[in-house]
Amino acid sequence: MQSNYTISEDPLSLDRIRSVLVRLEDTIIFGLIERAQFAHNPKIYQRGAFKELKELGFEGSWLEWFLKETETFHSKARRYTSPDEYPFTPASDLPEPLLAPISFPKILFPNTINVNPSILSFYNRAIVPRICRHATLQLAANKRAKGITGDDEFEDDGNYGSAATLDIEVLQAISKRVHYGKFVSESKFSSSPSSFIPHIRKPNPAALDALITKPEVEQKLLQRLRKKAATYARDMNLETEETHSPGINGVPGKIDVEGVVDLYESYIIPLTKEVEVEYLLHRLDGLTEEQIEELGKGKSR
Ligand SMILES: O=C(O)C(=O)C[C@]1(C(=O)O)C=C[C@@H](O)C=C1
Repeated sequence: MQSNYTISEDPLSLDRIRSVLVRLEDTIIFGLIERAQFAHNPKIYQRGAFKELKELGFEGSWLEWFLKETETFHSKARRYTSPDEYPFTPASDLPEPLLAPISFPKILFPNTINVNPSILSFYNRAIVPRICRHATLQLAANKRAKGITGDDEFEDDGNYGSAATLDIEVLQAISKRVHYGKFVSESKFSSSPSSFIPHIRKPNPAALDALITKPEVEQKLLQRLRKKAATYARDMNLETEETHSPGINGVPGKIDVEGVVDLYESYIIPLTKEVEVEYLLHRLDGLTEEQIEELGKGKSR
């Protein structure tokens, strides 16, 4: 939960919401750099790959088990009562919070959107293999540069606990980022309800998508992201004041910069938009004709 979220004077200010999205870019890039320090370890994403889990009666993957155990604890500490926190484990498998819920200001319209299954799927399928492959290539190039020959494959280093712990950090950051789309959507809706209402009443997802899409914001984001990822991928050398590492045998830096850009372009932004549209499609659920008419008369805030 953002500490500034409840105290902010205008929690629906689009600038404020976007500043959270910008900060989460750093969290995601650093998380990926940390994850890439370990091998891909494909076994941890495969259901049934660990007989030890089966013996416990758990049918999912190692990562799903890690998620369930971690989220069980976090759920007791009421993490998922916060409107910007969503578990990957089905809510029915998680315990109730130990403490009474905090009463958060009602900023979002009540909804049940949780796209974490999609996040988990693209992360396992496309993101981890790509960023770890980059790290493996770098390691191999490093070895060759030192004249060490031999096995270049470095798929499984046995660090299943470390890899899953870091996966969870990245997944939670991506999840928060994507579900922040609800705040973006509420902000856009409340600044001009009448533009949205007709496309919600006669559901037109394509029209809603066109209303929330801001190509110039996306372009700037991708440029900024490429710059940040390229900067964080470098090693700073204080002695020579060199601020870049040229890379080894054409494999530069600590992170696959284009992989990070592709993560946003192909997955994070499209899924955030899906959340925004889905949120809007349900934005009038349960409201009376009078309430909708009132909303449509102007700005609701
Ligand atoms: O900043 C916004 O207005 C958003 O809706 C967020 C976001 C994004 O995911 O970064 C998504 C859609 C817009 O086209 C621009 C950016």
